[in-house]
Amino acid sequence: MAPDVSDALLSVRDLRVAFDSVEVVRGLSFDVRPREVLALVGESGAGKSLTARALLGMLPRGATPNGSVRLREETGSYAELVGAARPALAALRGHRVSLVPQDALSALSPVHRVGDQLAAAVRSVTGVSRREARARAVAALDRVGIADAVRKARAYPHEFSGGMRQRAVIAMATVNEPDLVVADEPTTALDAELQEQVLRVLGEQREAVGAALVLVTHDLGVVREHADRVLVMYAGRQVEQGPAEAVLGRPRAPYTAGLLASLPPEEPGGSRRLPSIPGAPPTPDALPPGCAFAPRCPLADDRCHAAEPTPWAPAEGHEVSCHRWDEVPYPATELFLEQPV
Ligand SMILES: Nc1ncnc2c1ncn2[C@@H]1O[C@H](COP(=O)(O)OP(=O)(O)OP(=O)(O)O)[C@@H](O)[C@H]1O
Repeated sequence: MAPDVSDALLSVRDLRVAFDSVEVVRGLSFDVRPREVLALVGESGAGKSLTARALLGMLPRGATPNGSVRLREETGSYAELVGAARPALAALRGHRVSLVPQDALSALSPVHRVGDQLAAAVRSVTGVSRREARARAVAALDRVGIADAVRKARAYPHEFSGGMRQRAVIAMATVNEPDLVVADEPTTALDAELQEQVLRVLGEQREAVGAALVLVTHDLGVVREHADRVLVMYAGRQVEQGPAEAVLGRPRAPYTAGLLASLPPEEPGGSRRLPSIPGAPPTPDALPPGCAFAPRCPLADDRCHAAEPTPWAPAEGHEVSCHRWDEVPYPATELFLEQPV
């Protein structure tokens, strides 16, 4: 039972992505409302990137999507992206939906000046003059905090520092004022200080252009600081979804609790040993029977090893897919802190 579609900018229903016949995203349903920040969270291999790419119609070769990803048009009707023709998807990208990728270098051409790349992005979706496109490019660089933007627009990407390149990529993703920005681990390659800076700039730009944001991350600390809602994924499925405050404040799924238990304590000076969830996620072609998390779950019983749980709503807008959600203690992190080291 996903949230009501009526006010959604993006509505995803039973999204599946498969390579050959192996499903790696297994039936996700969620909505993104205008201006909302939704975080997709989970360990490596959970299917976050492929889900994000499906929202942009940018799945890699060999990936087959199924289900429904609908984007609201200005008229109020919805355009279906799954199965849409390539030119239709290409027309949406950069204009209504845009990507901030993991690796800023790969997003910028090394042989063109940064300002020219931004201006080309503007002219690809609007009929404005070169001069106007250029002015918008400089304004976008200025907006992301690149000092002396007129001069910097004439530089090549390799003349930028890592942090500046990431800002330029955010400028590129927001220059046409899209309705939805998808950021796929936009800070993985950066040190802690730059990570925070980039997330702040991304948040400011999102506000400035009025876009919603789907933020892919494996870090619940980032979710706590930057997201309105969160969808926790494991082995291609939804584990838990809801308002970030509710999910992080009172996680109902043991897996969410495990991710949370690995975060450093919030109180400065708070000391406790850092636990980790024992074991590793399964590979998509060798999923265990029942709940995919059961082999690593301290609460798992026979039922969990036999049948996949269906989503249950402990509160409005909060869903959990766990047979034993109402036995998860408070604070839920105790489940993992009690694990022997
Ligand atoms: N091009 C591909 N061909 C085959 N399998 C793929 C391909 N891309 C991804 N996969 C598989 O799909 C699953 C989900 O991958 P995805 O990249 O979406 O995970 P993720 O949660 O984003 O992980 P990470 O944080 O490591 O990027 C993984 O098991 C991965 O090995």
